[in-house]
Amino acid sequence: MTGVKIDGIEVAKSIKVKVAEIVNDLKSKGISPCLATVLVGDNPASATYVRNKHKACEEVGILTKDHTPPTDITQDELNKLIEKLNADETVHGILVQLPLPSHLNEFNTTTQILPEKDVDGLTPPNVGLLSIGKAMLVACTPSGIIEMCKYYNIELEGKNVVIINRSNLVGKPLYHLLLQNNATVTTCHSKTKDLKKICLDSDIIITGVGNREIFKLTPDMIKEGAVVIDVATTRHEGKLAGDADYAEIIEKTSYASPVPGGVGPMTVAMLLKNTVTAAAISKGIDI
Ligand SMILES: Nc1nc2c(c(=O)[nH]1)N[C@@H](CN(C=O)c1ccc(C(=O)N[C@@H](CCC(=O)O)C(=O)O)cc1)CN2
Repeated sequence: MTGVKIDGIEVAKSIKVKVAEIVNDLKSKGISPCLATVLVGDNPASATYVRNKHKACEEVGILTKDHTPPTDITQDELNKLIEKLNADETVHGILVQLPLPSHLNEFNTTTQILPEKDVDGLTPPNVGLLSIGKAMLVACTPSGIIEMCKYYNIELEGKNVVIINRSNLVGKPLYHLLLQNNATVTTCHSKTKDLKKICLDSDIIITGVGNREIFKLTPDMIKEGAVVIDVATTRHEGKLAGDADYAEIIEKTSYASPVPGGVGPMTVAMLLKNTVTAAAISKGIDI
């Protein structure tokens, strides 16, 4: 069996078409959706990702405000910047690019964001709403994964799904989304025993370790015909890579997503969707 490529660029395009239509509708009602981004530090990957986000906003007509404060910004100064963006009625979504430099606290920072402008779905109110299936703003990567499964008609109901990640941005929100889609979900991490057996027992493997020094998803860990979604973004042999070598595993799978060209573009596309959702909520408009 040779699997079908889950083309994140193709799925992202389909989301962008819908978002552009919503932007035009909101503009006809006098609302110009606007995303404010905050990039602190000199992480080259973060700079690339924020650049991709701004480019995607431009493609669909979302306005952007780009804040790149000095790396040595204090926590208090950063919190004050977020307070200013919270109060700015022209700003509908606020995104603080992660990770932050080590002198800044990610929880203290992200919890400053107004929940209704929290386009990452990281604030406790939005995390709580997600856990009870009522969230309007959900973390971008997990919701992008669900969108990819829908696009390719990959059945989730009743399937054994393993998530190899437990971060606040990916693994934890993804658990809830999969549960709400009636999957049977196992979350694995660095302390998990017999990871290989859990993977071999899974119909869908969603892997997001991101460090080839400690983990690689190999064909011997994949049940024939399983689905593999590679969330990791790391570098291997000088190139952007995931947890698996796509060419090496595609033979074992029914569907597999590559890195690059898989989940990454979906993270960006779902940010656009969250931004127009936040803009609509700000004016009490259903979309
Ligand atoms: N505040 C946030 N910070 C971070 C998030 C997030 O959702 N919110 N997620 C991760 C990764 N990330 C978003 O910023 C991200 C990862 C990858 C891509 C992407 O477009 N990848 C492309 C290749 C990119 C390139 O090298 O040109 C691909 O995989 O095809 C976008 C966003 C980190 N922090």
